[in-house]
Amino acid sequence: MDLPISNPDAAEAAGTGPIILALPKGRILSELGPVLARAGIHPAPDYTDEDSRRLRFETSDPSLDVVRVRPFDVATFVAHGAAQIGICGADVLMEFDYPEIYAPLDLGIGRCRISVAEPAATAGQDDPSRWSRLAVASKYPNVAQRHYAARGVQAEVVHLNGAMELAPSLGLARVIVDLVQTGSTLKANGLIETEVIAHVTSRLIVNRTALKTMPERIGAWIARFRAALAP
Ligand SMILES: Nc1ncnc2c1ncn2[C@@H]1O[C@H](COP(=O)(O)OP(=O)(O)OP(=O)(O)O)[C@@H](O)[C@H]1O
Ligand SMILES: O=P(O)(O)OC[C@H]1O[C@H](OP(=O)(O)OP(=O)(O)O)[C@H](O)[C@@H]1O
Repeated sequence: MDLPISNPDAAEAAGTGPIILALPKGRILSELGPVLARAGIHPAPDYTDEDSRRLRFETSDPSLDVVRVRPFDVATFVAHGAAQIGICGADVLMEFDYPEIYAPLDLGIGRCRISVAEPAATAGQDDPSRWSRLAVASKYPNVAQRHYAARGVQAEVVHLNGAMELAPSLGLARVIVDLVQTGSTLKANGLIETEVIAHVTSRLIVNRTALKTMPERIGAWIARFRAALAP
């Protein structure tokens, strides 16, 4: 179900209560610790404990709470104003393209790329511009579709949430669009990277309505993150 973007109840609650910072569980969270510390954000220690069933954590600052959600959901919480600020990969922003999200800062962590890969054994044997349709496995259906539409190819995207690398060998798709960092997952599965669609890093994101209604509070958090990145 699509909820209206920028829920006014959430925006109003945030006007008086703590600002909510949405953090992505998983690999970005583990790189984020030093950035948060430099920004003066000290959440309750169990916020990195993925075995903890808690999802919301107080910080040493009573005006800021942290929530820990799935990486794709960070953008959803912030777009709807349930969290006023958040941190997520540029890959997630490319996929959803929420107009309510403003991404003022590149945090320079979570560095990887979103790429096309195909079986090493057959790569380069076909001219992609001659394909009219192409089966693509991806966690990023919109990114994949846009990428191929710009080349005049209609992508039929098989939406997977992980293990994309299995798709070509099992006949689910001809190519995959997925994240690549070291390339070891592709290599271990007989694939090679054939095109880089975009370079990815993690971004600080902000709900635009929250920034308009609480410019000083939200602006102060953006400034603290900016200072945390200064050399
Ligand atoms: N191999 C990688 N190297 C560097 N950054 C990565 C890599 N894979 C993912 N990322 C970044 O980390 C973010 C979260 O990825 P992660 O793999 O932790 O989540 P996930 O397992 O895909 O999420 P979920 O639990 O919802 O399935 C991605 O959106 C991307 O920005
Ligand atoms: O180039 P590499 O360094 O091998 O990294 C790439 C892998 O990292 C991500 O998966 P992740 O480890 O997050 O697992 P997932 O399948 O659960 O998303 C991505 O989906 C690739 O599979």
